[in-house]
Amino acid sequence: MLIIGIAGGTGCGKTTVVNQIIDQLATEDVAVISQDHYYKDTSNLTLEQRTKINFDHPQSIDFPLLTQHLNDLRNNKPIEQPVYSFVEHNRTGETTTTYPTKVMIVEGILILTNPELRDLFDIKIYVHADSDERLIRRLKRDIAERGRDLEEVLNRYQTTLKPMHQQFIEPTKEFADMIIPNNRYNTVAVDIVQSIIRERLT
Ligand SMILES: Nc1ncnc2c1ncn2[C@@H]1O[C@H](COP(=O)(O)OP(=O)(O)O)[C@@H](O)[C@H]1O
Ligand SMILES: O=c1ccn([C@@H]2O[C@H](COP(=O)(O)O)[C@@H](O)[C@H]2O)c(=O)[nH]1
Repeated sequence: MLIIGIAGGTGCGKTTVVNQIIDQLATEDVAVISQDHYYKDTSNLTLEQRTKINFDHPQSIDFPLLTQHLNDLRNNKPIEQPVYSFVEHNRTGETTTTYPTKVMIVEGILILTNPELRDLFDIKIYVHADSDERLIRRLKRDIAERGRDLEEVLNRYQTTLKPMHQQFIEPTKEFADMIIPNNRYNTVAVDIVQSIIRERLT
């Protein structure tokens, strides 16, 4: 199994890049795991308490479960991925069965911060977009898709997202084998990653 890790700050375009890669490949031999599904279970907290969690700190992620799942897949065992709700800020209690595939892409803001997880990636990619671009994209997306308002997104950006990005996410660029500039859509970089995957699939 070829495992590709794709990191980068919120709004840099990780999900978009992953979708561009897999849409054009049109094969069931490539699957995706998003770090977003591995936020820790916080059912013991109220919704109000959960809205105050720092979701941009490595401690918010259940890395042992994510690492175990990737190891299971490498050992040809299917996994039950938790399903996460950004509206409830919690796991829904449902799971999605994910089967081993020839190529597995793992994407998320914090995936390169954890040494055990990092070691499982054959290729490490960091998607870069400038912080003003990322903020604009995040604002639009969170209001349209994640039930947030302007005040909440801006407040969270200033108090949490920006400092956490500088402390934990941006420094992981040094672990990347490849950096994809994504202020604009980068079809050349997507083509390169697709070529690497195609080689593995043949
Ligand atoms: N290169 C780009 N140019 C303009 N908008 C983009 C680009 N890449 C992504 N977007 C948009 O920005 C938003 C955030 O992108 P997304 O892929 O969800 O980022 P991430 O997964 O890194 O948080 C989405 O609405 C997406 O359509
Ligand atoms: O309950 C939650 C959990 C996470 N977030 C935010 O999501 C982003 C990471 O997702 P991207 O798709 O990479 O943007 C992270 O910055 C968290 O702040 C959330 O809002 N609510």
